[in-house]
Amino acid sequence: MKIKGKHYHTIWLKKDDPQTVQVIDQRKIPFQFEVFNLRTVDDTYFAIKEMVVRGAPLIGITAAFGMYLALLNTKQKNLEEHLQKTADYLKSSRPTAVNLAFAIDEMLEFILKEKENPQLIQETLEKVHSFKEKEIHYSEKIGEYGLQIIEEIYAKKQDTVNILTHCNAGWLACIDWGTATAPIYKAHRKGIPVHVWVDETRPRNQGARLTAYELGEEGVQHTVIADNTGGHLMQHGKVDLVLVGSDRTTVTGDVANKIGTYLKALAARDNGIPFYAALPSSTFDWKMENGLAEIPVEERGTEEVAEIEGWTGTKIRRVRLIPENSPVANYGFDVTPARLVTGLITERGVCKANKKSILKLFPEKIQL
Ligand SMILES: CSC[C@H]1O[C@H](OP(=O)(O)O)[C@H](O)[C@@H]1O
Repeated sequence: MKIKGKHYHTIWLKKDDPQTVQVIDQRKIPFQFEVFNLRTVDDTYFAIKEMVVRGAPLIGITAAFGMYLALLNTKQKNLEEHLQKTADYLKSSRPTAVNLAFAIDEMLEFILKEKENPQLIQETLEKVHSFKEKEIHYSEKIGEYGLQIIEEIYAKKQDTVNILTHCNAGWLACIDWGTATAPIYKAHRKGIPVHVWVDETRPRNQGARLTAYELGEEGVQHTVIADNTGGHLMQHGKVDLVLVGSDRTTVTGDVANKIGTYLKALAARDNGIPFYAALPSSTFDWKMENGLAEIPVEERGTEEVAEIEGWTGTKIRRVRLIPENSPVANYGFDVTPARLVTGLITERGVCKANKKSILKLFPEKIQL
């Protein structure tokens, strides 16, 4: 999408330097725009772990590039052992988004299958690029299918469609378009009046900092709100649709997403408001049935809750929010049970949050 009128993806190979992968450093947005260079597997691990890049699809593609970088730095003789260790290391960076393991496993399988190929490095880079292009296509299709939901609401309401979203499931969480934001961008570009309630999404404020930034750059009307505001807005008829992303959705429709998503789903159900999760097929865990029991929920550092960072006008600074000795719990995600999910918006269409409906869209996954 665009930043100051210039089109960007979130990750790319540096021009004229195939040994360097470049990403937007999302730790600095919206205050500064900086590019972060990845040249090694350690750089890749750091970028995912420290959320230089974040968002399930982008984490996956970044790890795919990481496997390419590993190949560049590996001697042929111990290729399989080295790449298996690399795969395990990159998978350990963040546990919840299934895209990470999915992408790494795909790349590992490809490289080992092609390891005698004299063009292995070039072929691997082409595989990463095709992976990236596929994710862009998925995001745009999610936008097209999600647009139909917004159009139906607009047709009845004949007034601005108010959409609440949580965290950042935007193009900054993907490569382009986003997942939850893709339908919003499609509707906006089609001239449908939309307004977005942007949950700030403590503790890292991906909504306040990233989603608000994206929507502002695209010219989409939005209002940043404290996380606890959504229920009140829903009770007073100010929300027509809740649209969120996902980091891992089970084949039965349980949706893992940023902490606080479950509470929005409860409030939406209590107020009869449709609650959709938007996700590409790379975010489904086809072998998992019980999200609440099985999805690993990442716990992150206490400083993310104990402190907050902002812009002084010249630089980013952190300040402490709580007493020095107060203990902190920092859960990164929660699981919304399928029963609270109105539907899932995928690159193949919209389905109910149940195994039968999901597998009807993805019949090739039935045998898993
Ligand atoms: C399109 S995936 C976006 C998903 O990822 C975010 O988590 P994080 O910023 O910690 O990577 C959040 O759960 C978003 O909904």
